[in-house]
Order: sequence, then C-alpha cells, then structure tokens
Amino acid sequence: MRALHETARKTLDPVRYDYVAGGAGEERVLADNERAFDRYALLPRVLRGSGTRDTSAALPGAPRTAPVLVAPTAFHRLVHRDGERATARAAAAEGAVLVTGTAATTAVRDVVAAAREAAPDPAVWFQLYPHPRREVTAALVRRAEDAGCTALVVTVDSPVFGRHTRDLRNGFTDLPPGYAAENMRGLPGTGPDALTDIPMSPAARWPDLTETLRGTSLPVLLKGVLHPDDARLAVEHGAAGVIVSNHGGRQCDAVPAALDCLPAVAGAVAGRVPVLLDGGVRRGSDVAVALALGAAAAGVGRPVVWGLAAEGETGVRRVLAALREEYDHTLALCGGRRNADLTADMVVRKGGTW
Ligand SMILES: Cc1cc2nc3c(=O)[nH]c(=O)nc-3n(C[C@H](O)[C@H](O)[C@H](O)COP(=O)(O)O)c2cc1C
Ligand SMILES: CC(C)CC(=O)C(=O)O
Repeated sequence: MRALHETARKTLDPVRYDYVAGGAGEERVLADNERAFDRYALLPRVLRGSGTRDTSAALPGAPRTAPVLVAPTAFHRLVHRDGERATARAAAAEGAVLVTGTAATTAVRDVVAAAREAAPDPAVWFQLYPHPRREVTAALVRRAEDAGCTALVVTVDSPVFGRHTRDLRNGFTDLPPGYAAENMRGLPGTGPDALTDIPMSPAARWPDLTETLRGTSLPVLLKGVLHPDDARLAVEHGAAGVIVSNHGGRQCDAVPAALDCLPAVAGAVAGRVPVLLDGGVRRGSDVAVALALGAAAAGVGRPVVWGLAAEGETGVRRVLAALREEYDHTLALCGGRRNADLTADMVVRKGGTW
C-alpha cells in the first residue's frame, strides 16, 4: 500500500496530489487520525480458533459485505482517466461497499452500471451534500435512487468548506477545465457554469434530515458524527447508521482523531444501528482495532485514491484485497472466527496496564 502511495505521489501532478493528501489548517487532525491507531494494541485471545473465518459485515443496503468500505472521495477523474468507473468495478469485485457522491466526476447511474459489470448485486451508496435549495437535494436523492444505490450517506460535518491549506497555497479552488461534478448537471438552478460548484448548507438543522428521510425509502446514514449526543439524535431521527468521521482531517483542525471518538459514539448508539468509522485506517490491524472498539465496518479514503492514481482499477483492488487479507489474518491471530469476536476488552492503550 505504501508503494502505491509512493507511485501516486511520483506520477500525479503535485497540485492534485496535494488536494488528496492535504487536510485543513495545520493538518494536525490529519496526522492524528493515523497516530491514534498507534496508541492502541490488540490483546489476542488464545485457544478458541477455527479453521475458517467469516469476516462479512451486515450494513444498511449491504447485508453481506466486506468490513472495509470505500469512503466517499471527490473527483476521481482528477487522478485517473477511468475515474469512478474504475473504483466502482474494483469495489464490486472485492465485495466492498462503494460510497460515491455528490462530488463525483462520473454520474451516479454510470458508477452503478460500472459496479454491475464486476458483480451482479453490488452495493453502491450515495453520499449527499445537502443543497441549500431543497429541490436540488431532492433531485440528487432521486438520481441516486433511480441509479440503484442501496443507501444514502448524508455528510453533516461540512456546514462550510474546510480550509485546505495546500489548496489555498496552490490556488486549487475549483476543478480544472474538462472536469465536472456530473451529478449536479442539469439540476434546478444549476447551469453549466455551476457544475463545479457544490455549495455547503450552513443553515441545515435536524428537521432537514427528517425531510430527507421522509423523501426516500433508502436507509440513510449520517457521516461526520463525533459527539455522542449527536449519535443519539441521529438514531432518534431515524438514521440507519452513524459514521464516525472527521472528514479525514479536512474540516475542523481541532477535533479528536476519529478513532478516539468511536467508543463514546458506540456507547451512545448501543447497538441500535451500525456505527462505522473512517479516518487513518491504513492496515488490517487498524480495521480490527476499529471493530473491537465498536465499529461494524471501517472506511478508507486516501489509500483507495492512491491505488486508483497508481494503477487504476487494479490498484484499487490491490488496496482493498490487502486490507481484507490483513484483517482476516489479524482476526485469526486474535482467536476470532467472526467480526463480533473482537470485543473492547481485546484493545488496550499502549504503555498502560490493564
Ligand atoms: C480527496 C478527498 C475527497 C473527499 N471528498 C469527500 C466528499 O466528497 N464527501 C465526503 O463526505 N467526504 C469526503 N472526503 C472524506 C472521506 O470520505 C473520509 O472521511 C476520509 O478520507 C477518511 O480518511 P482517510 O483518507 O484517512 O482514510 C474526502 C476525502 C479526501 C481525501
Ligand atoms: C467538493 C468537496 C467538498 C469534496 C470534499 O469533501 C473534500 O475535498 O474534502
């Protein structure tokens, strides 16, 4: 995986590399997301193994899926000409949920069609940036439904854009000519000139979520929840899942690492809906730590983009397969047969006593 990142770094235009690699502010949260995993160790159980393991997870709209999913990352055609189609084929072939979204450079119907080339029944979720105009939000939801997406992911950590320091320094504040946020094409009030413009919704409130839920039959997950009270509210409002995420350190540069927020959110949700986590997941043992601390599955953002940039569909497949194999191996070493065998008592803070 490190090699794919290195290849991507060498081959990508540096400004595009920075767009993917970078975070907000001084990139403290970006760094902390990965470091958080180093603060934990796994405490295996012994003599309770089995020759075979089942690592599948049950998620909304994906009843039997890999425990590692592709987190939504914008603008895949910026890093590889095959763009989201390649990512979709790779995720489907590896049995992983792909979260495509509002900011894709390929329309959602084409993303789902590409996934179906690789697997008969792929799970593609649609990540929604709620639009300030509710009819635009409703139209985006309809496009996702019509395309065959099996769940919606509403990103709630972005009432305003994060200040991406590298992008501001590089003057990279819009898509280059020839690229568009294809899902925005032809929506009410948006024209060809607005194709790259994905406005945030600073005024969004819980009743807006209720409206989104009423307007769709798809399960809706909330992405970007860090506070346990918000996790409770999400469940009370009917969310089908909660994704603990700080947007890969690209929004507020003063929040905790995503992993450090997971135990309290999992406690607040108390098993009523699945809790997912993304941010800093780089190896199979990171997936194991996240699952032991209460996640049903873990998302990866940048590693998938590095795989795509370096080797297209093959590169994404390599990233997902490596994570799956490492996770399965770690589960075996910890004496587990299924994901639920990883429990919170099997994770300890390094350097302490337990
Ligand atoms: C280049 C890039 C683009 C992203 N675009 C989106 C997006 O459009 N919507 C969204 O909800 N999250 C977006 N994210 C955040 C990811 O979904 C995810 O939370 C984050 O990348 C996870 O951290 P990781 O990169 O350390 O795995 C983006 C992240 C990156 C790196
Ligand atoms: C279009 C952007 C809002 C995509 C994004 O979420 C990001 O770059 O972090």
